[in-house]
Formats: sequence, structure tokens, C-alpha cells
Amino acid sequence: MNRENIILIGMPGSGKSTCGVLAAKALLKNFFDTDLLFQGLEEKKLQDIIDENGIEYFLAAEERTILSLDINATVVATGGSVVYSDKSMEHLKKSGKIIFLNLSYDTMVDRIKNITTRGVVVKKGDSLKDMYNERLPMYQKWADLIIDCDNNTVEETVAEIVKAAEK
Ligand SMILES: Nc1ncnc2c1ncn2[C@@H]1O[C@H](COP(=O)(O)OP(=O)(O)O)[C@@H](O)[C@H]1O
Ligand SMILES: O=C(O)C1=C[C@@H](OP(=O)(O)O)[C@@H](O)[C@H](O)C1
Ligand SMILES: [Mg+2]
Repeated sequence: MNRENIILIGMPGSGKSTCGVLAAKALLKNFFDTDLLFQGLEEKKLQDIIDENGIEYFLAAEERTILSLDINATVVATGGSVVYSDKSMEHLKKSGKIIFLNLSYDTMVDRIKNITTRGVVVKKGDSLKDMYNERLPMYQKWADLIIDCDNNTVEETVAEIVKAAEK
């Protein structure tokens, strides 16, 4: 088995979790959603960490979670805010191929209806558009490969992830 990880990054709602698990199945790899480990370590839902501890704490705790990862042969769905930590991104990059699931701003907004409960990191005073514009070049910078997901079904994105992983 190829031991390389396939690491999915991208805006909230881009399908990292939904498509990641299906791609893992198709690739005969394990699947790992870093949000679940993060919540488990903190013993709190992501939104509660943001509300009760603030964004700075949230990002530091997310970084601790990512740096604790020692896995291989796994499709990894990261949280959208992972790109705020260079250390986390370097750690992930060492372990495999980074795929950016790219979405337009409008599609992101359409997908994330539950913005106040799903635990998205938006800095104080910033709009969702500010968050989008700030992050886009960060995802692009770390990506080994970019998949444009706006007009894709889940199955099409999964097929593109599988193709990219097998390259
Ligand atoms: N074509 C599509 N690809 C991926 N997700 C889609 C698509 N169309 C609708 N969705 C929905 O968008 C949401 C994607 O959320 P999720 O997988 O949690 O993304 P992420 O983990 O990147 O935040 C899910 O509710 C999914 O059902
Ligand atoms: O984009 C973000 O700021 C976040 C997205 C969430 O994950 P998804 O990208 O899986 O929605 C979660 O990790 C975290 O609460 C922050
Ligand atoms: Mg997710």
C-alpha cells in the first residue's frame, strides 16, 4: 500500500469531510478528520471553543492537534482554519500530498448555512468576504494540486481526488 497521506485543505463547506471519507474508501486508505481529534482533545464542540476561549486559543489548540498527528496511508480532512499555522502546514506537507478543494465565494456562502454553529474562524471585525480573500492565497500557496469544486458533484470531486492521489 502507498503510505503517503492525502491532505485536503480548503474553505469551510468545500467538501473536505464529505468527499474525503469517500476518497479514502476508493483509495484503500484510512480516513481522518482532524476536527474530531481536536474536539476530543478539548472535550468541547468547535463552536464552544471559539465562543468560550476565543480565536487565538482555538488556533493554538488546532495547531497542537495537527502537530500531534503521526499517521500515514490516510486521507486527512483538515479544518478550514489549518492554514493559519505555518507549523501545522509544514507538518502536514512532510507526510503527503496536499490537495486544495477550491470553491468560489458564492458557493462557499451557499454551502455554509450554519455559520454561527459550525465553528468557523472569522477574525473580529472581518466579514466572510474578508476571511475568504485572506485565506485564498494561503490555500493556493500550500497546494500540490488544486481541484475546482464549484460545478462538481460530490462523486466528481471524489473521482478527481482519487486521480490526483494516484499520480
Ligand atoms: N458538490 C458538492 N461537493 C461537496 N459537498 C457538497 C456538494 N454539494 C453540496 N455539498 C454539501 O456541502 C457540505 C460540505 O461540507 P463538508 O464536507 O463538511 O465540508 P468541509 O469539511 O470542507 O467544511 C455538505 O453539507 C455537503 O452535503
Ligand atoms: O474554516 C474554519 O475556520 C473552520 C472550519 C471547520 O472545519 P471545516 O473546514 O471542516 O468546516 C473547523 O475546523 C473549524 O471550526 C474552523
Ligand atoms: Mg470538515
